[in-house]
Amino acid sequence: MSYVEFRDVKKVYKTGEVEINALRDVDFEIEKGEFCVIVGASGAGKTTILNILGGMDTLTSGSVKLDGREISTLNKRQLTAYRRYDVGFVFQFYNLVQNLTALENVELAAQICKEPLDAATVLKQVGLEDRMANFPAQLSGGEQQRVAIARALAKNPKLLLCDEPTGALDYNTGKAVLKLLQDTCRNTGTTVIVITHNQALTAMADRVITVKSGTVEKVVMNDNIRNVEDLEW
Ligand SMILES: Nc1ncnc2c1ncn2[C@@H]1O[C@H](COP(=O)(O)OP(=O)(O)OP(=O)(O)O)[C@@H](O)[C@H]1O
Repeated sequence: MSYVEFRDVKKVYKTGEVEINALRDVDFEIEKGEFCVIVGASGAGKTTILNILGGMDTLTSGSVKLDGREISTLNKRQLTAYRRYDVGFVFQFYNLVQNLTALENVELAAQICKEPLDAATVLKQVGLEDRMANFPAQLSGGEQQRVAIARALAKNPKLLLCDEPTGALDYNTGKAVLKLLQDTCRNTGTTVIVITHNQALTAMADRVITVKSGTVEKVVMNDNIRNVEDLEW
């Protein structure tokens, strides 16, 4: 049994008479501790996969498991607990609380968890020990994304789900954030899933899942994993 399992997953969005098959028979697995990149063109279904795995959307049919637990049959209350305890999220636009400091943003997330990590320690890990007392508006985009990553990691989640985490950052800052995610995966054993349209990022992943038109086109295990610093795009 794998850590993450998608089996025959279908997702149909209905808007009035129109049906959109966002996912059609999606099958893949991800092992614990892996750095996984899900790549594909716009509209391929990446966000839909991430939203289902993150308990933010439901599936039409099929099975999704995390650490042996079936997600698709959870009710609303169970899904809230799942999102709260099991999954850490990193989005393109950080989503920090503007009137709380970096430290308070991380503490806030830690407060709703069962076994949180110490907020200051995690902020130190992401290189922000000197900026803990700053408000988001006083931080650069890259620093704000580091706070968002610290906030997700402080929950001590089973999975770190990242939706285009460098989408709003310049080239070098984006690279630094990706390095942080790669280092976090290696050093703490956290399972990290990054969705992106940037094909170049596949070289840094243990596992690459290519999605096309709502299906998995291919899954490739990388035997020549590159450091982010060595990638160019
Ligand atoms: N809430 C929704 N209602 C209707 N259709 C939706 C909804 N969410 C997504 N879709 C459709 O499902 C398909 C897959 O969308 P999804 O957002 O998963 O793609 P994506 O690969 O993440 O694209 P992008 O890289 O542009 O974010 C698209 O055709 C999209 O229009």
